[in-house]
Amino acid sequence: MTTTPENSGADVCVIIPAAGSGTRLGEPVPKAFVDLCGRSIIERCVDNVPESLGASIVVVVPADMVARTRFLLPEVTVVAGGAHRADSVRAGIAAAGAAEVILVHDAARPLTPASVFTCVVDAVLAGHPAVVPGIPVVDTLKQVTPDDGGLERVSRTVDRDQLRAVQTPQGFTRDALLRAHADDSGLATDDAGLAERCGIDVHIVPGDPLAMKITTPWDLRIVRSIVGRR
Ligand SMILES: Nc1ccn([C@@H]2O[C@H](COP(=O)(O)OP(=O)(O)OP(=O)(O)O)[C@@H](O)[C@H]2O)c(=O)n1
Ligand SMILES: C[C@](O)(CO)[C@H](O)COP(=O)(O)O
Repeated sequence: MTTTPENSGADVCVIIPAAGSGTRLGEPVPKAFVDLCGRSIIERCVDNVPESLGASIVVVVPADMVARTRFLLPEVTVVAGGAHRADSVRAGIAAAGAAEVILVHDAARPLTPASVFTCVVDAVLAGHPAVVPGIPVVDTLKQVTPDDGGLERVSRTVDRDQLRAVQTPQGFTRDALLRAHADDSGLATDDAGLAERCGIDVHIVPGDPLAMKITTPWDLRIVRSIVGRR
């Protein structure tokens, strides 16, 4: 029998770092609290975690938003985050209890389909300590260096067939995530990057365009138009 999150009985926790300010989005409130057609981004993100996982949820928010988030989302654990995403994830890990599988998901990806969560958990339960969803890169990618005159000069074209744009949720055994975050020096833009640094194998499962991250005003327009049509 294939082990699935539905039948494994595994203890799963989803940590949702939502403590960023959303500088690139440029809204007057922190990004996770921006309205998405009548509900905040963080509420929609929590709504979207599939019930079939039977997961506990830890939401990490700016310190001055903890009380408000507890009011909005009484069913989840809410803790204060830190200066960098990795600091916020570490605050989430401290509140995650003894879950054997931990997913780290961005609040900024509120439309991630249930199938992506399931694929990630399945792959962790199948024995992979670190699993990330990824999608092929469609643009041609150039490596550049600064050049005189303010333009950048292309030094080479990168082989895109070997590249994946990675999304969240990123899934880990408890042990792998603790090891990845044991060293809090140096920055990484995702948790899998920290795992790679400690020599933990990271595997890819298929991501989904709907798991797109709201980073810029343009992304917010796209996501609002998708939610508005539902
Ligand atoms: N100190 C931080 C920084 C980021 N995040 C979270 O990590 C996710 C991915 O980060 P990103 O999309 O870059 O969000 P921001 O840091 O808010 O964006 P920006 O860099 O534009 O300020 C988001 O859900 C964000 O809230 C966090 O919990 N704590
Ligand atoms: C974790 C992440 O969403 C995976 O793609 C991404 O690395 C976050 O990067 P950001 O620069 O903090 O938006």
